[in-house]
Amino acid sequence: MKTQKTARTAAIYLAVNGLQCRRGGRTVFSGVSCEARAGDLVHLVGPNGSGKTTLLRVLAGLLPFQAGSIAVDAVPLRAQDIPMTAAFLHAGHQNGLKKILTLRDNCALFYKLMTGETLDEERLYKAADHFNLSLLIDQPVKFFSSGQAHRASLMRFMLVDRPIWLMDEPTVGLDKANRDQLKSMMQQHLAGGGCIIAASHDPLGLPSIELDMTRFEPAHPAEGYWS
Ligand SMILES: Nc1ncnc2c1ncn2[C@@H]1O[C@H](COP(=O)(O)OP(=O)(O)OP(=O)(O)O)[C@@H](O)[C@H]1O
Repeated sequence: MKTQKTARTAAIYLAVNGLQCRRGGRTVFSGVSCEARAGDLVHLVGPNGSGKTTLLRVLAGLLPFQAGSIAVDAVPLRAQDIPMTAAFLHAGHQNGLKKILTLRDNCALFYKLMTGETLDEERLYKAADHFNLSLLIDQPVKFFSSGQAHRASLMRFMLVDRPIWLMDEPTVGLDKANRDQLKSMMQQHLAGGGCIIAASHDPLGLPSIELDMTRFEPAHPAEGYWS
C-alpha cells in the first residue's frame, strides 16, 4: 500500500476575501471574508436561504464566484484549479453514494477517484467501525436507512486525507451515539492540524469561530427573484 501524503501541517491556512456569489441572476452574498488555520472549526450559521450551502459549494469548486478570492496557504485558487485541488473534501446535502453498489464498492470507488489507488481493508474497516457500519459493508446502499446512508457519507472523511473539510449539515439525521462519533472524528481532524468549515443549524459541540451569513446578504434580498 502506498502511504498517502499527509497534507496536514501547521501551515494550513484558508483565506477567503471579499467573496461574492450570484445564483439565478441574484446576489446570494457579497463581501464574505474569513480565515481558518490549522485546528480551526468555522461554523456557518444563518437562516434558511442565507447562503451557507452556496458558500461551501463555492469553496468546493462546484459553483463559480464573481468577485473576491480564495487562497490555501497563500496560493490563490483560480477557477480552473479548484476541481483538482488536493486541499478540500466536501460533503453536501446529497450523499453521492451509488445506491446500487455496496458500501464496500462505494468506498472503493470514492477512494480510487480521490487518490487513484486501491482502498485497503484496514482503512475501510477503521472508517466503517467508527460509524458502526462494518456489518453493513456488503449491503447495497439502497437498503440503508437515511441515518445509515448519512453515516456512510461521513465515513468517507476518514478514508482520504484532506486538510480542509467542508461539511453541510453533518449532524442531520444522526442519533446521539453517532453524533458523538461525528464529534470525535472532527476533533481528531482538528487536533491533527486540519480545519473544518461546517454549516449547521445544530450546535456542533466543539469550540468554533461563528460566521453569520446574514452579514453578507444583499441589502435588497428580493432583488432578482422571479416573482
Ligand atoms: N440552483 C439555484 N439557483 C438559483 N438560486 C439558488 C439555487 N439554489 C439556491 N439558490 C438560492 O441561493 C440562496 C442561498 O441558498 P443556500 O442553499 O445557500 O442557503 P442555506 O443558508 O444553505 O439554506 P438552508 O439553511 O435552507 O440549507 C437562496 O436564496 C436560494 O434561493
